Amino acid sequence: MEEKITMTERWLRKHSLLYVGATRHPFIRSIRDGNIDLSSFKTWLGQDYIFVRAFVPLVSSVLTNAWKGSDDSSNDMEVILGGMAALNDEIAWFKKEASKWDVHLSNIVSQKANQEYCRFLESLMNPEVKYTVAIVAFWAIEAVYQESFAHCLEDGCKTPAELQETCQRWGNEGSGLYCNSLRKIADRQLQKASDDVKTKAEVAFLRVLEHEVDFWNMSYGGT
Ligand SMILES: Cc1ncc(CO)c(N)n1
Repeated sequence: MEEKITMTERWLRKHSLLYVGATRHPFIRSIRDGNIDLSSFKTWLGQDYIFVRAFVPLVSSVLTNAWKGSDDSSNDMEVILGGMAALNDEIAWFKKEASKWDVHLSNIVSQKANQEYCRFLESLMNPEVKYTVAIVAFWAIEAVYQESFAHCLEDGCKTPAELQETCQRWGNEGSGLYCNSLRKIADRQLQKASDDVKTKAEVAFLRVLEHEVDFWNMSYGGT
């Protein structure tokens, strides 16, 4: 008998090499192994602050679409609103963390990989992009961070004490549950999607993974 698997599960298996590349990147491994170059961490911190600010309008647009959507998306709104609230917190956390590391957020210039990722986020806000495609991308964006940082919290990791809080922020259990909720929404939407929308969603999933790898590469390169 053929095994029944969800669409996201199918994609995670099909694109596992790229997924592992995004979630077990050398930048993440260096946090986990305790040999991270702190200038890389500071670069990441400043660039991710810019990214998160650009992420808010996308989440807002997905939220609007959930509200406009069909009856089975009424719970989606609450999940997405929860994500939005977390982003509000996150922006405050970035400011606090930046001052701790003596990173001046107002002087930071967005680097190429970041600009390209933000441009991709903006493209997902285009009115012709289906809710299904946007929610798949949204799930993937959150899932990569969740899995990456959870990896730095596993037993036996040598994650430096001063980076524990960062890893907790994305890698904690609640964050894992939130990602699962997003994934369920994505799979429910994909189940009723046309082949064309499914293909577009798979492409968006792949784009997210590629942008995530580029984003880690940019940070890993330092300054
Ligand atoms: C680059 C990047 N991807 C995903 C997240 C998840 O919030 C983030 N903060 N930054």
